[in-house]
Amino acid sequence: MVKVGIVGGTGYTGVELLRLLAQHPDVELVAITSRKEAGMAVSDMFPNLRGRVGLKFVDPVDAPLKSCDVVFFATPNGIAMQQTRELLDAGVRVIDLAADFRIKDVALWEKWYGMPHACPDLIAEAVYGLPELNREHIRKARLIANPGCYPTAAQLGFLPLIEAGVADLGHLVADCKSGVSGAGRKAEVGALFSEAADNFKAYAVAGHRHLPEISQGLTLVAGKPVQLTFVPHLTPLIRGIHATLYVRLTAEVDLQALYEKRYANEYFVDVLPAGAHPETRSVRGGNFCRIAVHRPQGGDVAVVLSVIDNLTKGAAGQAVQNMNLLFDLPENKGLEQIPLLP
Ligand SMILES: NC(=O)C1=CN([C@@H]2O[C@H](COP(=O)(O)OP(=O)(O)OC[C@H]3O[C@@H](n4cnc5c(N)ncnc54)[C@H](OP(=O)(O)O)[C@@H]3O)[C@@H](O)[C@H]2O)C=CC1
Ligand SMILES: CC(=O)N[C@@H](CCC(=O)OP(=O)(O)O)C(=O)O
Repeated sequence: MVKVGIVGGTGYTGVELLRLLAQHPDVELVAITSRKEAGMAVSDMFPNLRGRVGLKFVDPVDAPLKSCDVVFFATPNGIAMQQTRELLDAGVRVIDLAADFRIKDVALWEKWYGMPHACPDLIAEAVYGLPELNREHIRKARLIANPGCYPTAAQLGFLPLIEAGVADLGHLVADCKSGVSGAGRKAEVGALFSEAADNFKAYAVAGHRHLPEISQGLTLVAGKPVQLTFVPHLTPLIRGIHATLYVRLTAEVDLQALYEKRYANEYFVDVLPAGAHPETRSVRGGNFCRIAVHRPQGGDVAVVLSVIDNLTKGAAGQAVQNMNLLFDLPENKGLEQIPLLP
């Protein structure tokens, strides 16, 4: 059994990790932390876990994290980097759902995240946990930087065209929409029902911290810099990301065949039939990315539609997928839930 600890068990990605790990046949949950709720039974806070998780929340200071095989950080940015070295030194593997280890350029990370990095040397060691791109490196890693939600949807959508060398790298556009759970469980005016319901808006058009993350991933694949315009939007959904990606083609290509071939052996990426329009509800609660490719009026612009559940493939599900790779388990173990529809 893989002994698992979770730091930050009361947030939305924390409870999603619990839902998935409680059903995982090879996992033993050892410690789940919360500073505010220490002492409370996990199933008192999350009744969906009654009968499945018998632990109480413990304060991170008291949690037996060093006796775990792997610790997930489902905490705000800047927390995992303070504790990772100690855990790695104790032989514990670390999967950070936040962004502490995602950006290789330390100065760039510090600029976007507005704080000094506590352990820049570990950024170099960390492996970016997008299995469809990086599987073999993930298997050998001690420290995984789990990708952001928008970056997962966007990169999986862009990858085939960039790998094939048929994208105009100077004009990539990612027009993305997220459900409100993407903002986390903390109290925030913008996430109130009366603010977010029956409303739709763009935000962070001038620059969002996922821009450097997506650009870094695509630049690595392309072997040269890319110019990306990324605009996130808040939609009145609870879960879900819908990324609409625009790519000017530089060569003739059969889009459908390209995407079907690229993802033929990827359990979690589903290329829909030609002409389809993926829906966020078709991935709700499942660790899947569903993609459809279009070429409106046969022109030279490819439109790629990519949907994920921000809490599952966009966070906790992908983190469990990475855990499976770290411990030589089948990649889809514990992750075969059929998405909830309607
Ligand atoms: N929501 C989403 O769709 C996605 C989120 N992420 C990332 O995952 C991380 C968690 O997100 P989410 O679950 O939404 O966040 P939440 O705000 O919902 O939860 C944060 C959790 O972290 C704990 N926490 C906060 N501060 C500390 C601290 N200093 N030390 C230890 N624990 C702390 C909180 O519990 P307590 O305060 O009681 O200790 C809580 O359990 C974030 O970095 C987020 O950016 C990534 C992809 C998608
Ligand atoms: C709707 C919403 O607010 N989404 C969040 C992004 C999700 C997230 O948690 O960001 P990381 O993946 O970097 O951890 C935002 O735009 O800040």
